[in-house]
Amino acid sequence: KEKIEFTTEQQALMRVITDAYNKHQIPQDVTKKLLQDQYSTEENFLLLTEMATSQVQVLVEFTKNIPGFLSLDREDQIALLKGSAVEAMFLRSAQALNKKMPIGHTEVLEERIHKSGISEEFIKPMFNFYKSIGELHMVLEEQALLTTITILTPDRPYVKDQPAVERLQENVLDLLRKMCVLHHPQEPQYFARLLGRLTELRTLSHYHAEMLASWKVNNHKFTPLLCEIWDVQ
Ligand SMILES: Cc1cc(Cl)ccc1OCc1nc2ccc(F)cc2n1[C@H](C(=O)NC1CCCCC1)C1CCCCC1
Repeated sequence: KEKIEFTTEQQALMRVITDAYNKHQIPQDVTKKLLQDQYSTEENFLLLTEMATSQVQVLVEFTKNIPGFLSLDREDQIALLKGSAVEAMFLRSAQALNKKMPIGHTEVLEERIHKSGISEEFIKPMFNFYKSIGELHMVLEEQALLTTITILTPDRPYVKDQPAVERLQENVLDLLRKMCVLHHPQEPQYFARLLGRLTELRTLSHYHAEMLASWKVNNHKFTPLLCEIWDVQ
């Protein structure tokens, strides 16, 4: 049984990222709201744009707490945020759906998402992703580190100093690898499976503009922040 040792730096990094992740949880009211009532496709689209807008603001606050992020070139910080915001949203959606809920709530939630106005062709890949995240039974620290690794992806468009981002990401990858051995000692491939989800996440996120454009509503209205992040309008 491999003895897992964390350096003092890694312990500090874990605490900072977990605290930031907890602090910047978007209010779980999206699940509560969806469970409360069945909405029209217009109301659902509005709910998505509201949730997504607040999620981007939360994401910006979260990244400020990633050690080293604010020392990156300013334009690279923007490029990393722009490049990861949609993936972070789907990751957050997956975590919201896979949260422990009273009996029958998850089924209602899934039903409401199926009927929300998202066009059928995207429902399957989206739920496949949510299921594949759910099967991992990630602990909170792993969720926080996975989100951080997604943000610190060096090969996003327009990133100039990729090595600087790589160095930050490597520290977080090292830490995640150890956390995976610690929390899933019986599954030596767990860390690799976790990183494999990032590939699925990137693929799903490629469709986000089409998913929005094909939402069954007459006019697709976005906030200025979402126009920036979502390549729409
Ligand atoms: C993230 C995303 C991007 C695109 Cl393009 C299309 C769709 C989408 O989310 C689908 C989606 N998967 C979900 C799983 C669980 C859940 F509770 C809500 C979920 N949502 C949407 C949502 O509110 N997501 C937000 C979650 C918090 C972080 C910001 C995003 C609701 C909007 C209301 C109509 C039912 C879907």
